[in-house]
Amino acid sequence: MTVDDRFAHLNPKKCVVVGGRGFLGRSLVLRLLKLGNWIVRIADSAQSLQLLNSESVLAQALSSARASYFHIDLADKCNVVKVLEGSSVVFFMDVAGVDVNDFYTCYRLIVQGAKNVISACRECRVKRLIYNSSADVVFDGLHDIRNGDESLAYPWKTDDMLSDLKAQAESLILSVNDIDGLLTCSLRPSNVFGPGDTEFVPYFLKSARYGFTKFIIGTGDNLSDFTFSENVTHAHICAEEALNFQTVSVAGKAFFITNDEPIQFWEFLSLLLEGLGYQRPYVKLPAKLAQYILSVLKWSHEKLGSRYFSYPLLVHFFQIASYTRTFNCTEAHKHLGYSPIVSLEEGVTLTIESFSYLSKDSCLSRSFSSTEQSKADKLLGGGKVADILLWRDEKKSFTYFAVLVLLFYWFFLSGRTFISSAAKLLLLATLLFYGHGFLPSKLFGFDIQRIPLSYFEISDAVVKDSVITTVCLWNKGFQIIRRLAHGEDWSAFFKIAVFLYLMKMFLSKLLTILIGIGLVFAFMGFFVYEQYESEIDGMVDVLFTSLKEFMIYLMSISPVFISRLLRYHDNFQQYEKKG
Ligand SMILES: NC(=O)c1ccc[n+]([C@@H]2O[C@H](COP(=O)([O-])OP(=O)(O)OC[C@H]3O[C@@H](n4cnc5c(N)ncnc54)[C@H](O)[C@@H]3O)[C@@H](O)[C@H]2O)c1
Repeated sequence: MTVDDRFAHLNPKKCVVVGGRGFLGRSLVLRLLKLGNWIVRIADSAQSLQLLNSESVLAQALSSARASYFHIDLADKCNVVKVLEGSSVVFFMDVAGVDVNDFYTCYRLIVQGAKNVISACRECRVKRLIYNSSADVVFDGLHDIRNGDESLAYPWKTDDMLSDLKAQAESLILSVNDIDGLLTCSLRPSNVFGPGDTEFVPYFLKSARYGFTKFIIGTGDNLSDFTFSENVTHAHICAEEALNFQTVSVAGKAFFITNDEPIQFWEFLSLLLEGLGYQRPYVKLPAKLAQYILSVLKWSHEKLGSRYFSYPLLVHFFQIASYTRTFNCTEAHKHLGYSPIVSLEEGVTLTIESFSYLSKDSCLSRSFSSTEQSKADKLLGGGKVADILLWRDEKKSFTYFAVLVLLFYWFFLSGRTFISSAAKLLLLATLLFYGHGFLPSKLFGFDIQRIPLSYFEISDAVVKDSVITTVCLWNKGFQIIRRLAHGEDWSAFFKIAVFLYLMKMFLSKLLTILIGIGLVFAFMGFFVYEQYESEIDGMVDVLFTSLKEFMIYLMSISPVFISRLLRYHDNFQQYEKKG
């Protein structure tokens, strides 16, 4: 690898950003390049660099060799050494988004990865290593943290495997401070958010689309500290300078980084959700109930190894959403010279802007664009019936609804027989038409429209088609009846007999209720489904997935269950014989 010395006269510092294409890595690279006195090596796992349209600063830096890209695998030390050679500073952003169900991979990347970075730094005589840790490393998932400072110890026990591994990586990095001329420190940002976020915002937006963010877990009073991504990257640059000039108070230490504006977790989430067009959470779910639901999910995760949701991630977000977690960053102010450069309000606005393509409105307009039909529309065939049942024209839909309700009353609720209802309806219609014929063309200032005779005419083609269809149906029916009468098809006979019997029961008892429910459902159900399509789909998805997994579980245990039952039965018989 050749060392580029074109900028030597500017005396720039050479650094490597490990994980430089991640959410925080990108933000740090951009900030370093904007500062102008850095030559930046971006190291990440992707084979090649895919630039986004918005990354013009990086594109320019790449073309002028102020930035370069290196494909690495943290698990391979030789690989890491090659990238670090010739750099004096390493910003180790670390990996995220690993499969939390796979302990071996997580350990290999987080702990072994940290060991590899440390060895490579020592081998390459790197001067400063800044590790991007997390405030989660001191959280045990059971107790609130109020204004926690750096004196907090790592929890003795935690269920959060990723935080546990990160704590191990952090302590390894801090423990090698001042060995082989390497100075180290660690930053612990709390709940990072911002444009390009791959964790927090996407997770809650996905939940919002499924309608799960309507619920507040517990009272909703718990406070949290959030950190805008640019503040985290600013803190990294402050830490590098402080390590250089105020070594004693910074080296070998960890610092909490926040926006220094604690806020109720649910208020923060509401701001984001409302900004993106979703409803703010409003249904309070007792924390105990949420915990019971989690226990069921845990059971299903352990027994069924669910691939449809990530239980550890769910627990992580449940915990950060239901406990108070605020951190004191006085140490970072004092020793790193850090203070937030973007306020919480500004950060929320920038985040909302960057995620506007995932807002409720844009999702809806995407799914209901002129080329794409809603699912309800597709189900109803997309024609006139769909227009009426989906209330596209409210007046028309209401008229149809009112007429159908009236007919329902007339035929089913009035207490008359079907024939007498039909006869009375015909009589009423005849009288109405007859009376309509006598009306003048203007009455009390209103125009009376004549109904043209053509309105009552049926075309020859329609009559022919109907007759042909009727004849076909009649013939088909007759053939079936003949076959049944001759006893040629017993299975058909049986099916028809059962069908007729069920129909008889159904007609005598349930028909009226079912037609009434059907009528209301037709005019309400499809309309509601169209409005809350993603939420309803999400709920149905979850229900079906749980049911499916439960069935698979039942099937997997049934042979064991049956063999046990048989054994008990045998034992019981032997006992009876003996006794
Ligand atoms: N996002 C947050 O809310 C938050 C909060 C506090 C701390 N952190 C920590 O900050 C770190 C970075 O977070 P992020 O949100 O930027 O993560 P991210 O997933 O956006 O980025 C991680 C980067 O690491 C790269 N990577 C994955 N495997 C690799 C490998 N084997 N070798 C080299 N690179 C590899 C990925 O390609 C990705 O670009 C994580 O350790 C995370 O725990 C994140």
